[in-house]
Amino acid sequence: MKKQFIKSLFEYHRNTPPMPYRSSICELIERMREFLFPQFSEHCIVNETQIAAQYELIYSQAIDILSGMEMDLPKPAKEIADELFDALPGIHEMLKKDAEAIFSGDPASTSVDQVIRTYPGFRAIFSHRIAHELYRMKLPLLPRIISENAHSHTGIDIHPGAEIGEHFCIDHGTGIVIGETTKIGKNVKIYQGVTLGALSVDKSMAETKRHPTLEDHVVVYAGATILGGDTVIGEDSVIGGNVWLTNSVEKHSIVYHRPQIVMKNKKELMSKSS
Ligand SMILES: CC(=O)OC[C@H](N)C(=O)O
Repeated sequence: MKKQFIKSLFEYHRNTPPMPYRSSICELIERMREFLFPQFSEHCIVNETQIAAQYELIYSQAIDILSGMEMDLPKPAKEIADELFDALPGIHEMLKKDAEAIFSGDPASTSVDQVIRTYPGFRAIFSHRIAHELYRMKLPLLPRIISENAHSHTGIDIHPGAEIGEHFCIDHGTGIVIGETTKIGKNVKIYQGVTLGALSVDKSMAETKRHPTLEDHVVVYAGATILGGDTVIGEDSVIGGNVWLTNSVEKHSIVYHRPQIVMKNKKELMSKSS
């Protein structure tokens, strides 16, 4: 029995490529975070030469990792690293705006610095903006490793394919799911437990837009579920907590869910039922 298991497991190992640099990928993302946001770093940088040295270090680490995954890459590792690093200034600007959006969107936050250092929403959007760049270059594995690593730390599941505009605010965040073909405009705010999902999960839908579009200035409150690739939430709309929505709404709409029944005189009701 044991011998047979070892034999079949060996066959499985032999036919399955390992995942090189799995832990180094997560380390690289941490390094990028420290590099772009000193709020995460344990070390103080005192001059530009040190920044330049860090850049080179992270860049060569990225090339090492990408080269180790060569069989899965759509183009040479160096080209991918160059494209990613060329995009870094833009990503950095976007992320500073995201941190600003979280700060101005949450009365409980005390500073942008606090948001960057502590908010899970910021951590999730940080990983997403890097992962999305790699997704656009059609890397099959790396973006997903990055996004699932952020998911495991934050409880926020953003597929690397989702297109998210600037000034994106996630407050709390636990349980958020944002599907692959979601499109989110600028200045959008979403709370914990929101699902931007697909109406049909048939495998044949893989190349189709399956997830909704949220236009600029939309707010989606906790627990709302918005489904479907043709579902468009018009700009400046508010989707209330626990709403279940599978159709589009016009701009400036408010959609709310009000199933609660309030029964007064609890004592009287309980005495009747006993
Ligand atoms: C978020 C969501 O609806 O996911 C369902 C499925 N993974 C898909 O991408 O269609």
